[in-house]
Amino acid sequence: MSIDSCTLNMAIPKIEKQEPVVFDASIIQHQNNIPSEFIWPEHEKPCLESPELVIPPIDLGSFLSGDPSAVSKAFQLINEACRKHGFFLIVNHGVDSGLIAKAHEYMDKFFGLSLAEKQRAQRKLGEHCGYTSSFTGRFSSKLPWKETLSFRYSDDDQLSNIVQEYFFNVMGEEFEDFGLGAGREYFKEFFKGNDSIMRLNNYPPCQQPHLTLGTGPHCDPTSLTILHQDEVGGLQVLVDEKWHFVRPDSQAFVVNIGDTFMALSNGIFRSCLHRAVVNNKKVRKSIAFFLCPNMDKVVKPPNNLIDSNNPRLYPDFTWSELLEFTQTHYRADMNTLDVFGSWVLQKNT
Ligand SMILES: C=C1C[C@]23C[C@H]1CC[C@H]2[C@]1(C)CCC[C@@](C)(C(=O)O)[C@H]1[C@@H]3C(=O)O
Ligand SMILES: O=C(O)CCC(=O)C(=O)O
Ligand SMILES: [Fe+2]
Repeated sequence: MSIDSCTLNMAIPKIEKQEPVVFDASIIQHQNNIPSEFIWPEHEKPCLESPELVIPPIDLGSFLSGDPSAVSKAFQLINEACRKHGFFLIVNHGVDSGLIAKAHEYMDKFFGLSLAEKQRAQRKLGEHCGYTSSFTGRFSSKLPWKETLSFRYSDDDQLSNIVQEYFFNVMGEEFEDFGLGAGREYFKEFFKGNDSIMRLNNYPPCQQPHLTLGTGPHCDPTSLTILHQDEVGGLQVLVDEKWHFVRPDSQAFVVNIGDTFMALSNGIFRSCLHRAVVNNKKVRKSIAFFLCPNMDKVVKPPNNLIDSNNPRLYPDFTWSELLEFTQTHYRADMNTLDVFGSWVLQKNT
């Protein structure tokens, strides 16, 4: 008997439609017992005493200076990191610290609004942009202890005002200033006209931080993530099968490989497994830029990465298919790329 007919023949219990729990950061951060929807299963509960990962940051300044030995050192470190765990830190990146401080200031302004005000930018089900207070309504268990605001960013000339326009349209004139303005040929070409995502994460304090997670363990389905975390700390990466804190450094960006890049490199660069834990004292913020190709770009590795010893690991796909998969079929986690690969193959047969 197939699962469908079996399910159909069973007496279907009447399911009381439950109202989703409300995640109002200003209230829930003081609650002594957190709602069960936010409690993660035993094997996924965080370890808040994890060791710190000590890795040398890549100095982009000396890299850009063109000094051949600095350049080859940086290449070597990036290459090793991308093959081993898929993440590295960059310093002297040239992004003005005043601009980063301004971004954090705007985030405080937005997340400090009342829930009703923030919900003017409410993200709709199936869409990847907008405001979400946790994912109440989208998921019903293992809810993340965070609120997020995501919006599109593109380098397409025709979309140069996309961030300002978004804020003007959803939040009004007062928020127009919110936008921050601003391998080689194969990859340069690949990301031309990229349709990327900026995401602001706000993690309120939690009175039972050992029971929940700010962001569950996952690999970003996107290509490359550039993240700035504030001074509070909470980002953890899995290295050598152990969770390690990435110590916050306001001068540094954390860069990590995502699933799309892993597919693009035919598995040579590893998508980084990471998560974010919360604490009972301080609100924590992070700003993520998720580099994504143009929606219709076909994700396939360059020919020189494929031969009889290195066969294709993933089928061709477009970023729009993978994005849709994560928004309507599968909650992104550490297995997204493999599950998606099988799904694409099945869909195409
Ligand atoms: C395309 C995306 C989906 C998520 C936001 C961006 C890149 C990372 C994904 C995410 C953060 C991975 C963990 C689960 C998730 C649901 C989350 O906790 O936010 C993911 C995002 C999402 O689907 O909204
Ligand atoms: O907040 C963090 O440090 C990590 C957030 C994250 O992994 C994400 O938004 O994809
Ligand atoms: Fe992530």
